[in-house]
Amino acid sequence: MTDTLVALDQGTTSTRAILYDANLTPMASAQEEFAQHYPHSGWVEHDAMDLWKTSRRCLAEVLKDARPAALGLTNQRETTVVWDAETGKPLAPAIVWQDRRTSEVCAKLREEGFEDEITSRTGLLLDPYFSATKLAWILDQTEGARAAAKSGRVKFGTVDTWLIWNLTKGRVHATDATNACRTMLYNIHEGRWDRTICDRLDIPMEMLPEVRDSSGDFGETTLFGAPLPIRGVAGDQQAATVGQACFTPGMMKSTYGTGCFALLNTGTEPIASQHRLLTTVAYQLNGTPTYALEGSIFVAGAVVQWLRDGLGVIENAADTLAMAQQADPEQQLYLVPAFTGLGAPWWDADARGAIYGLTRNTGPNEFARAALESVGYQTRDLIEAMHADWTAPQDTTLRVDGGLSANPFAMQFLADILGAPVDRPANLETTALGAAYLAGLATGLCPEPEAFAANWRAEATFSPEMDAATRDAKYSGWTDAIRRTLSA
Ligand SMILES: Nc1ncnc2c1ncn2[C@@H]1O[C@H](COP(=O)(O)OP(=O)(O)O)[C@@H](O)[C@H]1O
Ligand SMILES: O=P(O)(O)OC[C@H](O)CO
Repeated sequence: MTDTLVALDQGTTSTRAILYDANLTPMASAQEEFAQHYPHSGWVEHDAMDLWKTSRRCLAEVLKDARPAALGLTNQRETTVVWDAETGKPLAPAIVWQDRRTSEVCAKLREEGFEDEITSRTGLLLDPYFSATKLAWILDQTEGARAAAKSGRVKFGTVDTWLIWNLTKGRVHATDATNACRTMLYNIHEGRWDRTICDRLDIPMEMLPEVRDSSGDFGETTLFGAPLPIRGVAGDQQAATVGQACFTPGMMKSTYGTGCFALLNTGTEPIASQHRLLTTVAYQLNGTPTYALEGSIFVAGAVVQWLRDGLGVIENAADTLAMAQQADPEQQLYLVPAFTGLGAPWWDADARGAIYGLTRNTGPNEFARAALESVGYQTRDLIEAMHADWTAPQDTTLRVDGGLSANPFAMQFLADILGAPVDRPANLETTALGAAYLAGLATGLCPEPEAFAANWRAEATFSPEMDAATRDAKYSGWTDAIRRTLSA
């Protein structure tokens, strides 16, 4: 059957492959978790071979009896891999997006006044989150790496590039614009690698991959029998934006997994944020980038994991629903989950988590409710910043996905605190869906974006029920909690 598509979603904690029919209905899937390595405080590493081996095994599993028309690839973003093109071996462990080891390098560059230069060229903030300083760190640690990179022997890639290299047995060294724009080395206005930044960080441009459209030709793999063309590539949050059919300026999606990433489509002109959001490429089709404003929150579903693994007050994430519903309405507890600092729009790496409003009656139910509410409050912070940066041509409803969006209490509170409706599709795996669609678009199996968007359906809509005075009072309490939590 060649009217099927396969998506590979290489995420932070697991790798998934999903087979779709021509209508993009999932038919089969495989998933594998892999080890997280924390060698020092603030460091997070993956074995790049684990990323490749789990990808290969998951694909092999779903491709046992299928011969899809194309493969779409999506991936955890910013995570940095450097490898020897002759041996195929990584030079060092992959440095994961969450890794903070280069915060001093970033602080030094900021003192030297380089941040404005970075932001105006890349749309990003100067932060260890992005690939550039991670790549410089690996080059600094490995003797001879810079010379080998100049000669073309040593290559750099985000996870997509590393997987494409392996899938094509070293024939293709490429990425797409949505992944390139997260490296802090890519000029989003010119659509190419930025020489000024590469020179400043002493990164040989010879080691950087070719940047292509998100839907197009990335070679083919012959590792699973008949040749399988790779025709779609996008970073996972951008793929979810595509999977949620946010193709019109003003449309927005928010994905609630471990963290939360909200992307607002702003059209074909990049909008420079005045409120510490990121300007990012949402997708690039036929050589034209469409941009988004992005807000990244590091702790969303992870606060629920903390209730389970840190506090031990729940057994399963879903337990939070009944507990939050039973929480004492008289108590107003605020939980600011700054476990690893605060992301957008605060970008405070030194802030740490805090709880406000404890009384003698506070128990696990109130903690569960505060944890779910923290996700809504943080989303409102992002959306306030987005509205302050840019006026959308029309109002659209926020589309949500990701594991935590399954929780109706959290989604109702989100609608209440935003004072705006929230739409949730039936298929919460929008990331893989977006990757499959990009591949299907390139092969002609899937319709153009307008027709794909017309087929998008909400399975549930959450409408605001909270009165304005309560909403304002609650949000003002949160704003106060944030003010008291910020480190400076
Ligand atoms: N019913 C639920 N209620 C609250 N949180 C949930 C629920 N189901 C899953 N989660 C949270 O969602 C996260 C998993 O979502 P997922 O999209 O699989 O994340 P990731 O791709 O980042 O691993 C976990 O942090 C988990 O705690
Ligand atoms: O792998 P996820 O779903 O946690 O997403 C990670 C993001 O791409 C990081 O920017």
